[in-house]
Amino acid sequence: MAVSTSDQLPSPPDRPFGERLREAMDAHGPLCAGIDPHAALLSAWGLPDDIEGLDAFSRICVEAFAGEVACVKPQSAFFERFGSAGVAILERTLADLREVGTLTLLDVKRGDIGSTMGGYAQAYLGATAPLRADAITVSPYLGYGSLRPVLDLAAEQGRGVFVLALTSNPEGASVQHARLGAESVAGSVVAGVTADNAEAARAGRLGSVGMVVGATIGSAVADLGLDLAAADAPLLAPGIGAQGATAEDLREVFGAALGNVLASSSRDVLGAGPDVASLRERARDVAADLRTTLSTGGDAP
Ligand SMILES: O=C(O)c1cc(=O)[nH]c(=O)n1[C@@H]1O[C@H](COP(=O)(O)O)[C@@H](O)[C@H]1O
Repeated sequence: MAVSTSDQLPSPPDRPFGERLREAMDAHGPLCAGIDPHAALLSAWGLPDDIEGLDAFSRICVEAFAGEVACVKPQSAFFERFGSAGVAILERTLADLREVGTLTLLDVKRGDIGSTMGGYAQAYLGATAPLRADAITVSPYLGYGSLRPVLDLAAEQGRGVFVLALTSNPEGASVQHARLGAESVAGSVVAGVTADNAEAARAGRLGSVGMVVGATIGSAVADLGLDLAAADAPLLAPGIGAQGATAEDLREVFGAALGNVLASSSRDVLGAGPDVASLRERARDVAADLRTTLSTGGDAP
């Protein structure tokens, strides 16, 4: 595990998250491999549903994914269910991936009043935060502006933020498609992200403020009249595999923004474990399939 002391401060990433993510997607394909230690998966891997099982599961995932995929997304919930011992394993998992230079996206979906968001920013994006990741997921339903402390610290630290826009679950539409006058709730998120990425866009770079747009949402982007490509944002697309979407579905969902998609898959890839080689092979195959589908399916902005 990486050790940090006050006279040996870890240096922040040397380049913005969007730039580092683009490079990683070019090198490994547009897959974000999820680490979601569900009780059912631990059981399928022949592991106990306890802290030892969680420890073994996480080590296998790190061994299989490190240096192989563009990004790894640990789902905090499945670590938190074991209390502080589970969080310690999450901390070590993030450190192990950081050490080999594989990008981490910590899925915590935080959303609170601005002053509290400052606390979450320090918890996950601060230079010396034990749980620091290259990026985190956040929820904008206390208002996009409440995310400002997280957006500011991420920018300062060369880290990224993925804001929920159109989630993969069927219940999401009842909130996200709702209109505030002419604009949909999702549209207001797209507008906020577009503004926050404007400087990167002017420099011809992928921005560091991303959005979460599910692979399962069909024609919603078009129906709501959203221009995702203009946001120059990394677009995290969960829903491939266990939730029923396929790489092909990404074409309809993303259209001209396909070049900025980072598709995420957890259970579908993890089902290939616990053998490290099989798990690695499955991640490579899914990434290769995604690369082919995404590079032929639309016009990268
Ligand atoms: O932010 C996310 O990653 C996310 C957003 C969303 O809209 N839908 C969604 O499924 N997710 C997460 O993506 C993962 C999906 O897991 P699988 O369905 O097993 O691939 C879980 O960790 C979810 O919490």
